[in-house]
Amino acid sequence: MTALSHSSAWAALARHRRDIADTRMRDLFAADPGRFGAFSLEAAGLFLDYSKNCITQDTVGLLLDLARQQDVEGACARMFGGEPINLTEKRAVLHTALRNRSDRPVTVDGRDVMPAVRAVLERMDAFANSVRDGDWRGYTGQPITDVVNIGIGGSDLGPVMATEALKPFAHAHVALHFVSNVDGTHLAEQLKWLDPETTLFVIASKTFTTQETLTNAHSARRWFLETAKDEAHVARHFVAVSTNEAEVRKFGIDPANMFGFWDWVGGRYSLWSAIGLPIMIAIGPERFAELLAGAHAMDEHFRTAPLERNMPVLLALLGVWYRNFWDASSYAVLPYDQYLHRFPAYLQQLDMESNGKSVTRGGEPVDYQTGPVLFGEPGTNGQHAFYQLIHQGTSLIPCDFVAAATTHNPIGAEAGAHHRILLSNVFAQAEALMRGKTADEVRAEMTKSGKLAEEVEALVPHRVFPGNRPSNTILMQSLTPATLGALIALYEHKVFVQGVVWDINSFDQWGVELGKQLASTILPEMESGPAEGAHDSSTTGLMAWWRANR
Ligand SMILES: O=P(O)(O)OC[C@H]1O[C@@H](O)[C@@H](O)[C@@H](O)[C@@H]1O
Repeated sequence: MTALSHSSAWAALARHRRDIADTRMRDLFAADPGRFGAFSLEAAGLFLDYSKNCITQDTVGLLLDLARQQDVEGACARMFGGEPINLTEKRAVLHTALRNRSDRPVTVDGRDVMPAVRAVLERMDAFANSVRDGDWRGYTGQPITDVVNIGIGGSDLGPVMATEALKPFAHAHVALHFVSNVDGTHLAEQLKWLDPETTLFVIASKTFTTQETLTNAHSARRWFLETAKDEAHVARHFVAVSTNEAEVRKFGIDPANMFGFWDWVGGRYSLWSAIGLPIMIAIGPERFAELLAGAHAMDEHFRTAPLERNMPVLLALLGVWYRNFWDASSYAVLPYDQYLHRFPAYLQQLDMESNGKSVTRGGEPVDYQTGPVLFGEPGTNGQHAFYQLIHQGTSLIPCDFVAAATTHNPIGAEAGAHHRILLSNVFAQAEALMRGKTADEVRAEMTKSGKLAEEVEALVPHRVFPGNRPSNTILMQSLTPATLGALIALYEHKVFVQGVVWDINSFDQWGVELGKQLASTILPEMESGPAEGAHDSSTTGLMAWWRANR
């Protein structure tokens, strides 16, 4: 048995779970008019209502005991303090330094990293401005009209998500494009409409060895040179974002056109670094600084607020509650904001790559569940697709609803009509999940509409909603760079706290390696076929089928 599953806080929660098995949220609301006030809080421009959870004050108390037992506060101090908490890679975890707007130094191995962080930001500012202002010219003297970011995973998802989310702030006459997939279709479809004379490529890769990114980057260069002819022109059209100067040089990009970052920035935590360059080109350095400031505000809240008033801690503990004590294997994030349409995809990497682990930090197998499957779609689309299962399926799927009080597009017959409809749907969904609909309520409703008793009884079981399905609602006044920064940081810290509770390393990702390794074995075998016995019959058969059918 692991220390966690053996611990007193864990056992107390398991007991409490049995005690409240028959407690219904709708009764808790009826009994306590102050429930909303008691289970909600505001931080860094975000408002969290967590009252629609299967919890009482006792539950929260026991979850906080678990957080204390697992030393969440100590772990938080160690992360912000630059200790090498990513044990398997012997690295500090300091994405918070990238958005540190205070004068506090941040030291790694005794050295303050802030001067280097600021220096890269200044170079990014100058470069982004020169592209936005049309001062950075292509090889024929024309300003840049299109920027293509080539990267994958953390070198893609954060920039795409934030660039989409902050579209209302993108005033420059520069269009952003993102290519990640090694499927040639992705690059080909993006390049179709672009002019090499006015296109700038940002090659984004922490390691600068990622197969997909390098393959796409080489093809982009070939496409560019078909028109530009002269290798010397590459310098005006290709810049790199990486920690690996030697590989950048090898690719043929002058280090003068490289924006660096550091091994203490994890890929999925890197949008605050030079990886955010496309975001900065889209929204400008001032707005990018607001994004950093919003995240910093959430960092300060996380670092200093007591656990019981700490938004990331509470969200994390609620996740643990359902994952480990209610057997909830998945979890939905449902942004009611079209601009956040890539937010669930971004969170999938953040959460599932961080906490999809099954050994403890000490290398012991866990005997409890860790990270859930995360999915989501922007509202209201999800309602007409998979919400059926959330309302009436056999699994418990906790949901986070995310919405802004105001819209950037107040359209409709009356100004803002669309937005009122959108928000009424968020509030209604959370209420419906919590309340459900009892058999008696179904009967009463149907009888009122004049249906025959027999017909009613046949339909009752189909029309009952079990309810008691949990959700959090996260609101902000408006989706801005600052509130987006706070929102992302909220989830980053949530994932961190869960990793601490589960005693896993949230900052490595060995699970992506095996597939990479096998693909590099299979690639040279594609044409000739593998040596006999090199693979199982399925893998060999699939390769043979491909050779016969291509
Ligand atoms: O930024 P690079 O080094 O190209 O890595 C891109 C992505 O690669 C994957 O294998 C993962 O490890 C991700 O965490 C990472 O974001």
